[in-house]
Amino acid sequence: MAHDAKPHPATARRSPALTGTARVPGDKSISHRSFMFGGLASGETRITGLLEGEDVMRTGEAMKAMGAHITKTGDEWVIRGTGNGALLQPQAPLDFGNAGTGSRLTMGLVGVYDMETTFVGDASLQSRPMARVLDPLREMGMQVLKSSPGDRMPLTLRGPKVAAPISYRVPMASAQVKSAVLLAGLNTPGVTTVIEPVMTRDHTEKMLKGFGANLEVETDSLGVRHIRIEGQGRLTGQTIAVPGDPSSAGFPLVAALIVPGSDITIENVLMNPTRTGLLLTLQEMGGRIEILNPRNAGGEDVADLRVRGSELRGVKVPAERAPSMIDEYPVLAVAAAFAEGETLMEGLDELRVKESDRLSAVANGLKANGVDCTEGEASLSVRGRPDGKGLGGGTVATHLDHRIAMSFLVLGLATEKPVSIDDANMIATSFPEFMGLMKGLGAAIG
Ligand SMILES: O=C(O)C1=C[C@@H](OP(=O)(O)O)[C@@H](O)[C@H](O)C1
Ligand SMILES: C=C(OP(=O)(O)O)C(=O)O
Repeated sequence: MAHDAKPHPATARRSPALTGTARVPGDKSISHRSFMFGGLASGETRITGLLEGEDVMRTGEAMKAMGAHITKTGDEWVIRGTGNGALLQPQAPLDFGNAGTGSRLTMGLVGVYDMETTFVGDASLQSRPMARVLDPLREMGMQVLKSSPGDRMPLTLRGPKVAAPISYRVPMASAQVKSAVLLAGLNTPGVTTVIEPVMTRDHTEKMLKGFGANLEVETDSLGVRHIRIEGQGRLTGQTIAVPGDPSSAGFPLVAALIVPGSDITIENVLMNPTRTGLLLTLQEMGGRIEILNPRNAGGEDVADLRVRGSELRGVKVPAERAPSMIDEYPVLAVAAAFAEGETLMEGLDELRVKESDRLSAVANGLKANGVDCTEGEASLSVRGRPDGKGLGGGTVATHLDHRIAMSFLVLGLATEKPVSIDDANMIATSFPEFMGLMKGLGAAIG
């Protein structure tokens, strides 16, 4: 388990042009949901392309602990679900490791079952706010029997005999909160409504519909989404091909943009419009990214991305774009370190409650490597140095955060001096193949 392992430092050095073709692992959001919905549904769910990162594997373990059967044959994961409303009380605490998505969505899923469930995680997960999902679940009748101060993990939930449907307006842009309430709605008689003023990734809505849930989405004249789910319907097992994770693709993508002369192709990347903010921003910065062979696969848009070394220029990234690239700001900040002029990113409040306080982790990592930047309350501005001269030479504190670790290894591929990180272990939570994939493209990381 990464969070129990000894720290494993790593270093990246200025690299020759990156070349070749690669496939990043399956999308993390879709992978978590495939295990959860498959574990809940009647019949069999077959999954290919699943992300076998630690976060997702823990969701699989949790579903097994509540009665799902999960096996792997060749490249295919096969789940025999518990059937609707038939989750069992787990005999031991569910350990979600580093995973916000796995833990928060599972709280929604089981919080309204008439049983007790205990959630534990690593030091990063224990520091993250859980009130955002516990509050609406309390309104539905759930009790929090035990928690650490401020509604933090470890915590024990107890569901009601019969849950009450609610109408809930999500107060922050969070797909995890939206999803937790919708999943609680699955085991609640009547119609549960989630009102989403700012659209976030829509995998829960799309996939629940695909599994046969009675769910409808209406967007009103102000652009506010009203998502209604009827409880206690039937979910039926599905066949799912998980597309490549655009958040993981961001690392080789930015690496190829900043290493002069690079020319790489990343195949089969999810292009769901709720996830493409980084691509758009990098294109606005002058990044040479071609979207090749756009197609639809299993209800999702996917494409291959050809990326070439580029002369980037700073841009202003509007706050409204944040939900479509929320996990990509650390690596965008790395691209900005090599752009001509200033890149200003706004609307970053949610970055403070990820695996680490990403806003300060990024600013501190950039400063430790000579990059000129300013951290605001909810903004970051970076003034780049296109030739990378004078940059690098620092060691970055990753704070148990996989995206901080990968982003700063990418930084070191184009800085004059090497960049080190204090611990590469957490990379395994979302992108176990990262080191091998980057080295295969020619990156000097070790
Ligand atoms: O629903 C999901 O799969 C996710 C939602 C986002 O979190 P928030 O809902 O906290 O923004 C994102 O950061 C996370 O990596 C995955
Ligand atoms: C925020 C992330 O994940 P989670 O919230 O699932 O821990 C992430 O992967 O960047």
